[in-house]
Amino acid sequence: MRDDDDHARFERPRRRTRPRTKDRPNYDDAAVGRVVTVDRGRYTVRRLNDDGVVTAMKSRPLGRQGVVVGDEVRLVGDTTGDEGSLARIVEVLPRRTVLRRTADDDDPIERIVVANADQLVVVASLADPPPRPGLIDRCLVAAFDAGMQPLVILTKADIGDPAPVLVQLEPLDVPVIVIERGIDLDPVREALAGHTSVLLGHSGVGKSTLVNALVPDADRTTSHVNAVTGRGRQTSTSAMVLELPFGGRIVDTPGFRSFGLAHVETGRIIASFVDLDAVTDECSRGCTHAATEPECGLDLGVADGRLRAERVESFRRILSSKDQADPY
Ligand SMILES: Nc1nc2c(ncn2[C@@H]2O[C@H](COP(=O)(O)OP(=O)(O)OP(=O)(O)O)[C@@H](O)[C@H]2O)c(=O)[nH]1
Ligand SMILES: [Zn+2]
Repeated sequence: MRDDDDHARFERPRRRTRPRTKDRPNYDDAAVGRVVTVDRGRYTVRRLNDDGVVTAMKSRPLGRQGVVVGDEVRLVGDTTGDEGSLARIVEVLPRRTVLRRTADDDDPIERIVVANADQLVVVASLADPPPRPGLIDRCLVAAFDAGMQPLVILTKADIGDPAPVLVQLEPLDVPVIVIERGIDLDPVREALAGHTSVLLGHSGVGKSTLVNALVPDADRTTSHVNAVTGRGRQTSTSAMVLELPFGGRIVDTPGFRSFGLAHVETGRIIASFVDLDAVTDECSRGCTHAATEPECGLDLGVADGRLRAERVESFRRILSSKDQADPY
């Protein structure tokens, strides 16, 4: 429900039950779809009721409101999806989650990359290229900040040893799946089924190999969508939603050149660590929970055995990763 609908209901005098059709059109009957990808002002939207694919543009009433991949939107106009048809997006439904990034850590402008995803999957390879622990940490911070469930997929186990990365991630209690090309991917399918998962990973880690194994017609979908939007086979720089044949969907992202975390708030990260959060009422006021804090509840928790030292250390490591410029 829209915020302003709520206000309208509270502020409107009781006797007036008539809908405010004069004030503004009512789009409640308009088709609802999910934004699959965006390319230079053209939105590819999949209708929720019948999976039909529609090309649309933003309508004027939306003003400067942004529309991002994963958004659920109301459509009017030509929603047939026929060749050459163009629908208009007239409303963005409330977002359940937003994944944000800033271009750099000191860039004040944050952008929303994807809306409505509930899981963030960090794809990292164990060799060729070697894993960059700081980068995994930073992706986890983005997940916790967004209130998304994290999952790490380590690829290329045939040429790299997962042990060091597993040791590093274990205290964080983040699920990890180790794979290699040709292996049974059922554990991955199980973790993804029913979720909307954003896949993050830099170039060369095997993300395309994984996506193609999970979505056998991923390449075809991508080129089909590009054909519908008239952009040919050119690779889109936008994220793209792919429906999974076993339920749920993944949002494949292009390799971002940077994934700045300037917008991240410590409070939102620690909220994902229920056990750590529980002891922070013992912190001094304004505590950042860093190792340098003189009176942090986390240290008290370790001292009296309520918390595992490794867990607090790992939490502090990911917390500080947001201030370490590890280019992504
Ligand atoms: N040894 C090994 N190589 C793999 C595995 N998975 C993928 N590769 C290779 O790693 C390289 C990169 O794989 P991609 O799937 O293209 O990786 P990507 O992350 O999509 O990279 P971009 O396409 O650059 O974004 C390719 O040469 C793959 O053949 C694996 O499990 N083991
Ligand atoms: Zn503290």
